[in-house]
Amino acid sequence: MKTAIVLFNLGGPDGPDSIKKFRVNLFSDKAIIRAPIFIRFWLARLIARSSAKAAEKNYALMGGKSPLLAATQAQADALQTALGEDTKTFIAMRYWHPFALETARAVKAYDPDRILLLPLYPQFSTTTTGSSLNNWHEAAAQAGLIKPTTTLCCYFDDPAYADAIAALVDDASARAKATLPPGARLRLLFSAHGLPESIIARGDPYQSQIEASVAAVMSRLKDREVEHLICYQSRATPQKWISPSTVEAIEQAGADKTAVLVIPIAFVSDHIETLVELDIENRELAAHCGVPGYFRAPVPNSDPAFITALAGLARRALEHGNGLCSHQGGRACAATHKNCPWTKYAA
Ligand SMILES: C=CC1=C(C)c2cc3[nH]c(cc4nc(cc5[nH]c(cc1n2)c(C)c5CCC(=O)O)C(CCC(=O)O)=C4C)c(C)c3C=C
Ligand SMILES: [Fe+2]
Ligand SMILES: [Fe+2]
Repeated sequence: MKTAIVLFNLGGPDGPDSIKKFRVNLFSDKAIIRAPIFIRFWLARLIARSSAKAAEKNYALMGGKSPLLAATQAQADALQTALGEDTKTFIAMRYWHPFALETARAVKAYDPDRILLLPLYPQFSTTTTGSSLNNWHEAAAQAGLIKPTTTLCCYFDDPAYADAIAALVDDASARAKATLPPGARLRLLFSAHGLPESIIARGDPYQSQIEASVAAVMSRLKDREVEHLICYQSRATPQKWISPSTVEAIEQAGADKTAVLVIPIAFVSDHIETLVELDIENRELAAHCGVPGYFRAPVPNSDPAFITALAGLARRALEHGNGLCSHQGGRACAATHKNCPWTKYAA
């Protein structure tokens, strides 16, 4: 049976000329800026313009483009190899190429017997997974792609996913401790992408799924008693965002004279928010605040344990339609998933 697996991520500019267009696409999304269309049209351009210089400078530090598509392609290739011959993986990005419509046409040409939609966001948010899935369904309809489809909406506390992250954190902790003086304090900062408080207030399950991911990872670490904190990075609009921010957590670590290991918990691939914000800007901030040691755990990228976790999720979703948490034909998952976000937002 021929299976198409569509991997979703946010996308990023592929050169200096596309930075502005990519960011206008992002801020024009009604899942990101919740204003009527005619206000959103102007607001998107205003916000994109107001932060354009900083964004251009940050992309320049990565050679003028985002590495996200290359990292996602490597994940797609590794997953295809793990799942075997009858499976072909595809990538659909939300705000830059390959857009959902391009991908839906490619999937149609492949003519699979079934499709699995697999977001590269372990935690569900209306701003990421919800937006990508709604966008996919519109694109599939436009491309005339009608095939049995299963959706994996989130896997924030999947045991194999949590095992993979815990192993990366254990390794990074050991490396950090090896460079610190004996007895020095180390605090784990689980840094997730932030969201405006108003989006959480409207019922977005992202923050509670982040907390569940962190609990699942903590329960698997070699040192379960280590100090840890959840914080939120990458504030991108003037509204009030969920807190504490990663910047505040670093400042606090400076005041407490505690070294930090920053763990990007909502990202599965490297991109501007890990390579520039965490590795350059926040490292400089930590030095400035007198943090006695600043370390960053890797994101999974194509880590074999992470790819094995994705392959297991994909197999279970396709076989039973009730992995954690998957949906067949748009039906809600089995009773295994309380408060399933799919029924509320993405149906
Ligand atoms: C209101 C603005 C934003 C929300 C809400 C948001 C949520 C969100 N984003 C990610 C993951 C990624 N974000 C990326 C880039 C990016 N995100 C925003 C804004 C919001 N994100 C902006 C303006 C940008 C562009 C970068 C910049 O201009 O500074 C990326 C890709 C980055 C790249 O390499 O190009 C990812 C991935 C998550 C997980 C999330 C909410 C849960
Ligand atoms: Fe973002
Ligand atoms: Fe569900």
